[in-house]
Amino acid sequence: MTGTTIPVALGERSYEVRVEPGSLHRAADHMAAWFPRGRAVIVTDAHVAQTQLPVLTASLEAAGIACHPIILPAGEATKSWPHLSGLCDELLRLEVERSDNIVALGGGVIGDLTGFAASIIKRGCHFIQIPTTLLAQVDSSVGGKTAINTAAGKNLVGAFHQPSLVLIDPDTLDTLPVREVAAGYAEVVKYGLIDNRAFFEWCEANGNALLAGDGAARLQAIATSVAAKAAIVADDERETSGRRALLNLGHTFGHALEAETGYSDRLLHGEAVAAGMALAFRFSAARGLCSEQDAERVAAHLRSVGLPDGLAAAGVSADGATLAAHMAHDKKASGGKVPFLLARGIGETFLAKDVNLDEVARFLDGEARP
Ligand SMILES: NC(=O)c1ccc[n+]([C@@H]2O[C@H](COP(=O)([O-])OP(=O)(O)OC[C@H]3O[C@@H](n4cnc5c(N)ncnc54)[C@H](O)[C@@H]3O)[C@@H](O)[C@H]2O)c1
Ligand SMILES: O=C(O)C(=O)C[C@@H](O)[C@H](O)[C@H](O)COP(=O)(O)O
Ligand SMILES: [Zn+2]
Repeated sequence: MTGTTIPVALGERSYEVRVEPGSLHRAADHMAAWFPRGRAVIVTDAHVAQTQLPVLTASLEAAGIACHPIILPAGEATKSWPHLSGLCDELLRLEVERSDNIVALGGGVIGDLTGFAASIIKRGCHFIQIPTTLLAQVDSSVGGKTAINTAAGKNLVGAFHQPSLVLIDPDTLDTLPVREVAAGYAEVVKYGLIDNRAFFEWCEANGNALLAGDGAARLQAIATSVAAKAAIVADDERETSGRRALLNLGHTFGHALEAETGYSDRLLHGEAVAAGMALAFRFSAARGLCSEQDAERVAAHLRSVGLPDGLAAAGVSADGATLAAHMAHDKKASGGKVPFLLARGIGETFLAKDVNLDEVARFLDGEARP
């Protein structure tokens, strides 16, 4: 496979996700039409500015498009009020107009922050996602969830705002540290666990090759993940029917772990999701919903690629009540109850509305600690 284009069908908000190795070098061919004013404002972070930004600006400038990079600090702490405010001021200083497309070049942090800024600048302008982490290529660049974290929790202030285009060059992953590749891989495994057992089996067979940089495995994982996400988003853009909530598998547990570790590089988002998915499967097994064998098979695969499979491996020692208190802020909560993504088996995830947080706290108290 050399490349593929996956449509996200959302009526007037429809767009394409183009997956093509080497495409960052040819960015102008894909994007020039989106910059009729002959200028591009590019938001990125300090790591990506060193590794990938020069490739993008070379292509755009050769096509006569002037580039204005805004370079933010790398890391989850950038998804915050102070950086949102600073970014908006800078976009206004650069006289971004409503019809402009701001470019988000980077991982999920840059994509989520830039997308949110685009949703509020002058009451909304456009943006293009050029994701450069595995996590962003398989998940965050698609679907239009944008947000920052707040003192109360993860992604609690944000907007649904779809990009105009997603341009994925898997070759950008060549410079990504292996820990970050593994963290993104957790969201790949997620698609198998949700509703595609055959894809989970593909992950078991190909996960290590993908992490070692195998191009064919990488392309296959990205194309399968994006197609799965595009179908869910097209069906339930704003997470109202319950279908999009499936993409939250492992996240209610995972976001609590991220809160406990201070949204820092102690535990990356994908690592928290891996631990959260293993917990969701063990909790499902403890409730008699899925077999112990399936729960252990999930944990074993995550361990085999170096991802955490629970509290101990995630380095979280907080008690169950403390973790459950973080979960109470979950955006899926309704009428004071938090629905949970549980599983009847691998590829059989569903949204359970009969879970109460005391039960989750007791389950977590029974889990091993560091
Ligand atoms: N909007 C969504 O649907 C969605 C989905 C999943 C995750 N997320 C969010 O995404 C965020 C995590 O994203 P992430 O894992 O991409 O983290 P990230 O954006 O922090 O990137 C990880 C690290 O890799 C560096 N980096 C990025 N691309 C690189 C490259 N090609 N070469 C070298 N270094 C590179 C970055 O500078 C950073 O240090 C979290 O905030 C999470 O909540 C959002
Ligand atoms: O796109 C979605 O929908 C997801 O849930 C994808 C998740 O991987 C992602 O981490 C998302 O940001 C979590 O959403 P949230 O609504 O729980 O903040
Ligand atoms: Zn996620």
